[in-house]
Amino acid sequence: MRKLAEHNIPLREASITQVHSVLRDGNPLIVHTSMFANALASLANPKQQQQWVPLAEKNRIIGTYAQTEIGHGTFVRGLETTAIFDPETKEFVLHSPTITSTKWWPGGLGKTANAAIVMAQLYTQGKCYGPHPFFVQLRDFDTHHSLPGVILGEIGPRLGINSQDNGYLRFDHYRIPRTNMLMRHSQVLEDGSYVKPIHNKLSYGTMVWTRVAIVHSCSKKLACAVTIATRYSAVRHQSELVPGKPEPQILEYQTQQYKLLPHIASVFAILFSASSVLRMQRNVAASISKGNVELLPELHILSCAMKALSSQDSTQGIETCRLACGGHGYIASSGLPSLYTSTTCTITYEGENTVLLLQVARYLIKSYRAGLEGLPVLPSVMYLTAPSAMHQSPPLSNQALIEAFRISSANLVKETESRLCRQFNLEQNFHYAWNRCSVALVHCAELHSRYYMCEKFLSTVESIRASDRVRSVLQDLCRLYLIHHITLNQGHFLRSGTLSGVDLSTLEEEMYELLAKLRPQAVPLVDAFDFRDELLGSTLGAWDGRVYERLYEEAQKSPLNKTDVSKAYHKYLQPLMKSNL
Ligand SMILES: CC/C=C\C/C=C\C/C=C\C/C=C\C/C=C\C/C=C\C=C\C(=O)SCCNC(=O)CCNC(=O)[C@H](O)C(C)(C)COP(=O)(O)OP(=O)(O)OC[C@H]1O[C@@H](n2cnc3c(N)ncnc32)[C@H](O)[C@@H]1OP(=O)(O)O
Ligand SMILES: Cc1cc2nc3c(=O)[nH]c(=O)nc-3n(C[C@H](O)[C@H](O)[C@H](O)COP(=O)(O)OP(=O)(O)OC[C@H]3O[C@@H](n4cnc5c(N)ncnc54)[C@H](O)[C@@H]3O)c2cc1C
Repeated sequence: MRKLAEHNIPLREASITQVHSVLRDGNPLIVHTSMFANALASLANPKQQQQWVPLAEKNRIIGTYAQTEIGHGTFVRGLETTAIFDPETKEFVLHSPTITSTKWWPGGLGKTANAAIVMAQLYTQGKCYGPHPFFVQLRDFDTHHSLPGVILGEIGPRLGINSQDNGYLRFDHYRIPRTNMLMRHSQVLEDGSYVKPIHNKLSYGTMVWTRVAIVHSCSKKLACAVTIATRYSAVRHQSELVPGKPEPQILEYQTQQYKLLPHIASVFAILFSASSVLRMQRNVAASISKGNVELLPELHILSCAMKALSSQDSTQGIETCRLACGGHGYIASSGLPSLYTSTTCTITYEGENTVLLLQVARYLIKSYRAGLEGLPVLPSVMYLTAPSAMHQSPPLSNQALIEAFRISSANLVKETESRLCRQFNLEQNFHYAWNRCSVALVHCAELHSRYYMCEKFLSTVESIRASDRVRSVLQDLCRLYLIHHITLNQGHFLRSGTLSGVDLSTLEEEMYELLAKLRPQAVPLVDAFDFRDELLGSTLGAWDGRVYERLYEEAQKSPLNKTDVSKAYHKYLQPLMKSNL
């Protein structure tokens, strides 16, 4: 909003594309206000925070988070930028030794940021201590010119979020004070000696924080898309449901209900999981400040699992909403294309989903093996070796479905661990064996994550304080969500023996009944998200439903419509038409 204000564009008069460029196509300050701010809050010591936080809050410092290099994004331990401590001058010398060490992608790095948190391999007294964060000024705070020894630029157009700059950065033996190393968790003393952290992954803390933030953000973006597509589906009349009868709202078609209602449910599923992970993150952050890192692995794994699932679910849901709007879903003024392009990148950034799911799988296998040996395991994975309680719940009840997820997930981990053992016996190398099982390992991680999200949805709905009417609708949405994801994962439930073919047919029948039952709630549910038209930025999803008038009005704003005959006619078409005379 601030960006629109800066251009003196009253929100109500902003064109859809102007709104998108701030809200969706990339906000050049998003990394400054999110990752850079969190890095200072979680990785800098109090003295450093006192020095830099006030300047960042006043936007005197505009920062970014510069970790990814053109040669390495996923493999953080493989980063090549070096920070070598010089005991003579008590400085770190930052350098980009290779083309592949060029920092590449950071949001705002190209033209907006004048500082960065740079992740670089720390060397002192001839030894490498791995990637560590450093506060680095990149541009003159008054002229904004790049500083000597700092080479900056913009990486070029992308699939989306093109109204923010993503940049590249190279260092040429660039010197920074020793005290620019973020020293909350580890330090290099004046004599060059290294003081190690209480956990060697604490320097990854900002990534974990951002993954948790992305989960919540994905629920909001999916909520925008289902609002647009559902309202449009209530306005759009098309075809004949009954020959000779008036064209119905497309929301009357069961296939349209199937496209939209499970994703409305998904908004709540992601939101409830986001709240749960956020609570855990706050608890773990408080524990770390007291020196207790016991639950850090749980937070790491849960943030990986939920970031992977929410980014994938919201991206797929937004694309389904776009397709559900036919041709008008493809037009920019619908808001759906920019929602898609600004959400699909969440699958890639902040930890590419496959890689994060493999982190989850590593934890599942490790915890399963620990459980077999009677060793303690952390709460979220205790179920892996716990006895099944399938038959204590009424058949096909919500609790029985959650039990089915739990047992099927445990069963898949057990099967995959056996496969890993067999592969190890063949290969006699754990890492080769791991790679030969990694597709199955990702499936384990996905099912475990889905089980978590389903369980959170049900437990939240069962405990939520709401009117009977609201509770009843949420219960129907939750039931639809559970059944929908069971039908999408039928094989796991058949293989674990938790559900039979007859059970699945019964559940499918119930799902179709739920679609019809929830149809009248569809528009009230998305209206309850209460997005202002200006923020939704959609000709299809506006509150007043004047879709066709808005499409037409928005088209008038196109520069091409300023004249009846475009300049291109005289320059290109006319010569072409005359050339054949
Ligand atoms: C562009 C923005 C436009 C629009 C925004 C729209 C929506 C979003 C809006 C709001 C959301 C909020 C903020 C968004 C703002 C910015 C986002 C935009 C830009 C994106 C920024 C970035 O992408 S920053 C760079 C991100 N990069 C990564 O995430 C790299 C991924 N890789 C890794 O994290 C690591 O390499 C790895 C975890 C995969 C492996 O680490 P490694 O050191 O190799 O460890 P392993 O050997 O695998 O494991 C050893 C043990 O360590 C444990 N471990 C690993 N990591 C952690 C951790 N973080 N915490 C705790 N423990 C950890 C691991 O489990 C192993 O433990 P064992 O016990 O098994 O040994
Ligand atoms: C819009 C956007 C904004 C970004 N902003 C920032 C930013 O502000 N700061 C920043 O530092 N970075 C940023 N990034 C970079 C982002 O963090 C990386 O792109 C991301 O971490 C993925 O790494 P990569 O690009 O090297 O992909 P790679 O890891 O090379 O992935 C390519 C393929 O290799 C596979 N792969 C990689 N490792 C493994 C493995 N161990 N096992 C199995 N498969 C594997 C992946 O699954 C994937 O299919 C941004 C990226 C985007 C798209």
